Amino acid sequence: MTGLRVRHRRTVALDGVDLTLGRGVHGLLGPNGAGKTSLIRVLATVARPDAGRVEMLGEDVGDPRRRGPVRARLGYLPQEFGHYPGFTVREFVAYMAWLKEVPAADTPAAVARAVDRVGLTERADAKVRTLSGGMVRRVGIAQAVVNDPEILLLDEPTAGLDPEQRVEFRALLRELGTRATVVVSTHLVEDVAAACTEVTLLDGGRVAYRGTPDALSALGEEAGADGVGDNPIERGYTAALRAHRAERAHRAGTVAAR
Ligand SMILES: Nc1ncnc2c1ncn2[C@@H]1O[C@H](COP(=O)(O)OP(=O)(O)OP(=O)(O)O)[C@@H](O)[C@H]1O
Repeated sequence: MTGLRVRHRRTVALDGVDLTLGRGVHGLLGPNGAGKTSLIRVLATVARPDAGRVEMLGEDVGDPRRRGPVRARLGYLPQEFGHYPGFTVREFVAYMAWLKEVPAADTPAAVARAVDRVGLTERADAKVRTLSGGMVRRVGIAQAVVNDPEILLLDEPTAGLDPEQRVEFRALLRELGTRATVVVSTHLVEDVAAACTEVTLLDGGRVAYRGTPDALSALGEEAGADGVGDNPIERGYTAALRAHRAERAHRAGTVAAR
């Protein structure tokens, strides 16, 4: 994507973002309001940018005719995910498979596999309304992966998952990232350290940092005891944010002084 700009009324949510995302697991980090959800919604083709160009799977998704074919090859877990509480887990995931144009003959196996991947096989015939919040989140992950997407977009997938599920989910992410482009927004820096091949840190609608989790940890090591955070990657996160903010303030100062 190049020059991506998204506004919500007077708020600029994304301010000229250029990013190229290849195969692997991309962690999207950033403080509240940084623009993570706005970015994921554009990639999911549910929101349109005010400016910029987004190309996915070789298609320009600014062209409405090209969006349909791309959508069938996407998986998306929104932050607020609307499900159908009267459906069973299996019915709901099958319905999403149908929306994604998974061939009818393949659907039962695809649904069983997706439900198994999130550890819900035993609850497959339970109504979604009877599940706990964390289990509903897992149903959301199952529907996102049911079509074996080439691009998988997950907005805070680990929110509400218990520690055991989080560990399993990270393993699933690593596996999916070997074949697909996976974008995961999270507030849990440890998710990034454990599952991501690359980190993109957003701040104020701009890319503040890009690199590997190891490079971000190294930045935290450099910050040493002065850094804020309980481990190197958390210290790297705060160091990268501070450096980005200092640079922006410096630029603003330079412009003001002219
Ligand atoms: N529907 C909306 N109407 C007005 N402003 C909005 C709307 N959605 C987002 N914003 C604003 O756009 C900016 C970016 O929001 P966004 O939800 O993309 O951030 P985020 O990084 O996902 O935040 P969080 O970590 O809190 O989920 C924020 O300033 C937010 O207040």
